[in-house]
Amino acid sequence: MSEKTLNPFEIAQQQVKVACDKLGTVPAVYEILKNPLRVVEVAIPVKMDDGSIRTFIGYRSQHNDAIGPFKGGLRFHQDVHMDEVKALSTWMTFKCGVVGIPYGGGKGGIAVNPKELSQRELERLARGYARAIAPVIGERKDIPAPDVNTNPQIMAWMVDEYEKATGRFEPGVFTGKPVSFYGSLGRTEATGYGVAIMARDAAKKLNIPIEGAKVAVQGFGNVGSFAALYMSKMGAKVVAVSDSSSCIINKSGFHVKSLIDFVNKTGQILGYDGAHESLERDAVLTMDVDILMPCALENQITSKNAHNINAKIISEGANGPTTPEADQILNNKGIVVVPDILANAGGVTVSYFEWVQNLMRYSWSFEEVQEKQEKIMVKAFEEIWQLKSEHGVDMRTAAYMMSIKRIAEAMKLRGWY
Ligand SMILES: NC(=O)C1=CN([C@@H]2O[C@H](COP(=O)(O)OP(=O)(O)OC[C@H]3O[C@@H](n4cnc5c(N)ncnc54)[C@H](OP(=O)(O)O)[C@@H]3O)[C@@H](O)[C@H]2O)C=CC1
Ligand SMILES: O=C(O)CCC(=O)C(=O)O
Repeated sequence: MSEKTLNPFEIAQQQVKVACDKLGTVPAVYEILKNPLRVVEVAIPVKMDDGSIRTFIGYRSQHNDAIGPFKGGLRFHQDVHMDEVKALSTWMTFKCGVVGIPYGGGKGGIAVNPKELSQRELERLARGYARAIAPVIGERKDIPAPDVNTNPQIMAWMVDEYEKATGRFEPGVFTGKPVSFYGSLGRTEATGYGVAIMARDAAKKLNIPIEGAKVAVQGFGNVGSFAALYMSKMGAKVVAVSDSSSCIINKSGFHVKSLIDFVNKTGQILGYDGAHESLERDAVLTMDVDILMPCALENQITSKNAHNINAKIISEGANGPTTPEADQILNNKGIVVVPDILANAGGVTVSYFEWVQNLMRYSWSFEEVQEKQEKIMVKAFEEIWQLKSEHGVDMRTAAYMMSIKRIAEAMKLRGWY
């Protein structure tokens, strides 16, 4: 595959193939894992505020359910396409396998720029999508959650619509819901918290003190903002952050909480008065820092810019931010990459806790949730670090190897090969 295409699904297939070959699995394992088991495309006609009708295209990809129900987020973005959703669902299968939670992988999305919709149009679109996919999802079948440009309110609308469509009370059919509506404490923070814990543990391995470590964060949405917040709580200095329009710098370290408050009010980082300088958006990737956290979209670190990356550690908050060609360059430079399927697994881990609480009609404290999340992620990190050393591979390949082994065993026991 040429890097020119940067097709995320081809990249996901390549990552799985490399790890299957390294493990020496029988050909049937890759043969099953190379494609999602089911991909659904839906057309969603929405009545716009001016009375016109616009039809949006949505997808749900269900990659593998050998270990448990399909699980994974929903993305609302103008660039969503079928291969992107297929890639994201593939990564979900291996992410759940890495942290050992009882799910397979799924992912969905709608090709829409939600910034162009009113709140009422957004609600009608979300409800239309939930109705359209209601036949293929369910608390024990496929459980969606938030991803780019979706949030707890959207999950609540979707639960409501799904329950109307099916006539069943089933709050566990979506996770990432508002805390006051069957959500879990700690879910909003979970992905960014995990990205920070993984950066901390990688820094420990490399003897880099976290106190005073310089950090750059690409993307300042749910994942990026909490990753930055927890890094600063650990004593690191967040010196650069970006969003879809710019990159801002503070060489002595941002006051992250006040930056988050500013973004919540204005919707962007530009204009924040605690910044010393603003640069073009992608400058964030090549800053002179100890830790880089790509927390935006796929294909951000490629063969074009990997040579210029100066960080010692990359903790991937986004899914698929690094291409295989870039991975090789980073490895040759000695940069430790904590791969997406481990670094950002905190979100789905706490979604699992939310689902368990929903099924049991129970609610855990914030501290209990974070403690359980940290325990699971630290254990997975240590296992992968050990595998990496034993097999002389990078962390990404080690993570896939660990996960594929678990999924292959479940598929074997089910008699799929
Ligand atoms: N939410 C979750 O729990 C999980 C999310 N992820 C992954 O993390 C990533 C971010 O998701 P999430 O934080 O939820 O999404 P959000 O929608 O909350 O935030 C996305 C952020 O990325 C910014 N952004 C978009 N394009 C670019 C770009 N080209 N360069 C720099 N910044 C950009 C957005 O800027 P702007 O506001 O200007 O549009 C925004 O700050 C995605 O890859 C997602 O799949 C992974 C695991 C779980
Ligand atoms: O919380 C979840 O179920 C999934 C989150 C997600 O979409 C992801 O990890 O990429």
